Amino acid sequence: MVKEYNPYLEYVKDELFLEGVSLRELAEKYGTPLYVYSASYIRDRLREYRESFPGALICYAVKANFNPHIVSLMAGEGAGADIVSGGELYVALMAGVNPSRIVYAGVGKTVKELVEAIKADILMFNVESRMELEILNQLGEQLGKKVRISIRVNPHVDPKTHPYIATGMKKSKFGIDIDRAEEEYRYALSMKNIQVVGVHCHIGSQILDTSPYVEAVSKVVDLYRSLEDQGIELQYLDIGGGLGIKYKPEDRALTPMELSSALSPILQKVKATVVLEPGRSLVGNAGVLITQVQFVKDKGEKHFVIVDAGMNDLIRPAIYDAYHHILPVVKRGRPSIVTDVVGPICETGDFLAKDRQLEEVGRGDYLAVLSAGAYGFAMSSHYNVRPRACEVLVDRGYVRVIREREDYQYILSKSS
Ligand SMILES: Cc1ncc(COP(=O)(O)O)c(C=O)c1O
Ligand SMILES: N[C@@H](CCCC[NH3+])C(=O)O
Repeated sequence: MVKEYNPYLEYVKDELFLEGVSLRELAEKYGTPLYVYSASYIRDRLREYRESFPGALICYAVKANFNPHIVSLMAGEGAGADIVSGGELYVALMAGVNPSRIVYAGVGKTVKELVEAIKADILMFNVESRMELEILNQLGEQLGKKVRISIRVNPHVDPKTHPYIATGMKKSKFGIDIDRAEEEYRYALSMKNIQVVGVHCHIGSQILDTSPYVEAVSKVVDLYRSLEDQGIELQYLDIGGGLGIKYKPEDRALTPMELSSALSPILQKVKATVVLEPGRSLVGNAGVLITQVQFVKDKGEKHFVIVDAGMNDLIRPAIYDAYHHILPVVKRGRPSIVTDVVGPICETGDFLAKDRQLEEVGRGDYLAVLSAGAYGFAMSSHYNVRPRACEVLVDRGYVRVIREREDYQYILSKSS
């Protein structure tokens, strides 16, 4: 069953290994909480995207996991980057992503960020408002550049995911309403320092079904063709990211091949280069979070396993009530119990699992929290003055620390 999450994850004699490396040994050596990622898994997923969408530009969504070594691994495999901040641009460039493969979305880009990206000569800005378009035109003039843009359209499609990660619905802050897009294209075309190159949409994240994509991409292709009829030719059709992964044992990930098959009748109608922006589906199940049991507490009505990873390390359960599968790093064959797995933070929302059936554990045991490679470390914080975790990359038996564990001095280093 563990292999369904990641084929490189397996129990060998009751001990959990990732790409041939014992997770118990890594935890003993580097301490916990510890993020461990599998490089081969990431390469395999990228290959799957390339094979499913030949000729497409795959721009890894850096927000899912911004570790420069991870981004560099993607760049080495030819991926571009989807960024949403100046910080992500900095990471992408530092990691060796070719600027001609960087796309930049986000509703609130600052002038500083826009200037940095114009100077870097990225492929295109996915513009989310008329005001952003105007500012970009002004900055282009000041910098003596023509700025390449796509319009991020909001196609009003329900992606059937958690409401906090649905981005293409009528009331969401993202993009420009698709009904008003043609007007915005005409406006953009009238601007001296803007070069219109594409159209973009991203309807949400952790989507497990092709139908919202079919609905959204059909609307976007209708727009593309209508613009084409008016003599406006777009070179890029960016359909965003969002493919869902396996979190619960009963989940089935949406594969790039399934998406490609569902979209191919629609995409056949366009000459533009397809752009994809996957994040979670490339790194989510590449990673596990290893945590150590501190205490076990039985309150009669409720049983708690208290571990050293908190909501500051993995916030997804707290903010989305997200499910992450949890396994013992060493199976001891004890009877199972029903328990909450909670962290040390002073918040009732600080939990990793609720009412979870788990093999009974004791102080010092290690647990592996699965599907933690995306939006795990990337969303971690210093809450309660907790140094952020160490990150390790395993690659065909080799182990590399790709981010050292922080300490208290590091947290306070800007507070002198
Ligand atoms: C514009 C944009 N592109 C791509 C992504 C990546 O999404 P996912 O990690 O679900 O593939 C996101 C995040 O939802 C996003 O906001
Ligand atoms: N942070 C979210 C995904 C957000 C996607 C960003 N648009 C998650 O953990 O699922």
